[in-house]
Amino acid sequence: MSRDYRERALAYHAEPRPGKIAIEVTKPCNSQDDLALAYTPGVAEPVREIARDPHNAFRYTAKGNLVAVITDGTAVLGLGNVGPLAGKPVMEGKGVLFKRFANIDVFDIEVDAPATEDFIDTVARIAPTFGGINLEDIAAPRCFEIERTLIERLNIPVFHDDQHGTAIIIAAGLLNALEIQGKSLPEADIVCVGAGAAGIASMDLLLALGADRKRILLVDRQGVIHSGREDLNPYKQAYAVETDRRSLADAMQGADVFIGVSGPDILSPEMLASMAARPIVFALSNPDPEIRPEVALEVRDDMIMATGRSDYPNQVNNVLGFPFIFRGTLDVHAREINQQMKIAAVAALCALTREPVHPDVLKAYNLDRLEFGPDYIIPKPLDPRLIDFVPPAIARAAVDSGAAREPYPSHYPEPPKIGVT
Ligand SMILES: NC(=O)C1=CN([C@@H]2O[C@H](COP(=O)(O)OP(=O)(O)OC[C@H]3O[C@@H](n4cnc5c(N)ncnc54)[C@H](OP(=O)(O)O)[C@@H]3O)[C@@H](O)[C@H]2O)C=CC1
Ligand SMILES: CC(=O)C(=O)O
Ligand SMILES: [Mg+2]
Repeated sequence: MSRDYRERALAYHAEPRPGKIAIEVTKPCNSQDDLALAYTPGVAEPVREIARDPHNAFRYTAKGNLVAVITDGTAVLGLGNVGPLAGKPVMEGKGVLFKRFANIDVFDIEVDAPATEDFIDTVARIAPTFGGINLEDIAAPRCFEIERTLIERLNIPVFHDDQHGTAIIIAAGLLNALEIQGKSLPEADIVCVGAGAAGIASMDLLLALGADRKRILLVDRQGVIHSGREDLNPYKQAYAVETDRRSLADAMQGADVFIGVSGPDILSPEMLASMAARPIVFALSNPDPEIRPEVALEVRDDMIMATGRSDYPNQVNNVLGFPFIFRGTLDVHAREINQQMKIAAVAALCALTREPVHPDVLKAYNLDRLEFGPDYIIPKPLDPRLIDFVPPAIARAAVDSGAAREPYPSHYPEPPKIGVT
């Protein structure tokens, strides 16, 4: 990052007041009568109603539109275990995106709890405040146990964004990119570097969508995950294959797809050159991708490339998911975000990409034209139609799968009849 850019980023966060988000008051609070309603004695009435029936919290408090973005700071972007406090700018950033794109309020919560049980207990104890829990930047493998336990313990949706948000956007972008390259998911040879939260969940979702387990090579810091390794946790073990390939360079020979959810500058130009014709390269590590697009483009002119960043074409980033997924989930009081809802989000994103690009998007990205193709495999986060595509798809899938506690919202449009290609 250039010095100038670094200074701009720091000034953006520091001025005119520190941070990126604040709390607003939603009711009049100017007169003696207002105060009597907002506070004592008036506030006692909703207290009594909620004590009588907890569901009334959705009627009389902000719970139903309030999501906790919670981290332990162990895997903040690709910066690693920087600790909960240093993770706060990212968590505030997620809060900004929830609010800006889906009008969902967020408390960001940075928890200092090195022991997994302490972290789980902390989240479980504060859960009554919220309509949903978005876990963020928690390293594997503990993220898997944390999410599973909290889903079991809580009656509100718990969603680890780095797992499922990332998986949904990768799947949508990949299905579109494969179609453009004239390839198919079941026949694609896929190399995924990063066998953590994002890597494991993304491969799980691709398998559910038709990828062939035998054609997936998962790679971690020790190299290819193969059946001869004895250092694998159960999540990695599920992807251990019989192969004599050992290094990332071995794995990349002839691959159709590279998915990087690991760290910076891991993919060399030589490895990229060894991929099959018309490859797909998702270098998604943030802020620094596994290979920089300008380096990659010098090696291949037949590839489709995506990063996780806003400053290159094809931003494959979970920002396209979490605001809209939670919007649909909260609006039907879904108790979980299940597989049907995730696949519905994939289909909605695929469908929106094929619509003509919205003029607001062209303006925001300073473009004259853009269309479905190698430089446009996934909607832009600033597309105003995301809110009309993804939440209805989520809400419909929640109702149809039995996860919803409320009916499909009457103010929602019917979701377009779409399937995953
Ligand atoms: N674009 C997007 O929307 C998203 C991008 N990401 C990015 O994905 C990356 C991983 O995030 P997450 O899954 O949450 O983190 P985790 O800590 O859960 O997992 C990181 C994984 O990356 C592997 N890894 C790290 N460095 C290397 C390396 N040099 N060579 C091979 N493997 C390596 C680790 O290997 P090992 O198991 O051996 O330690 C581990 O399997 C981050 O850079 C993050 O920014 C994540 C979510 C969303
Ligand atoms: C985008 C995101 O969540 C990450 O890089 O961790
Ligand atoms: Mg993250």
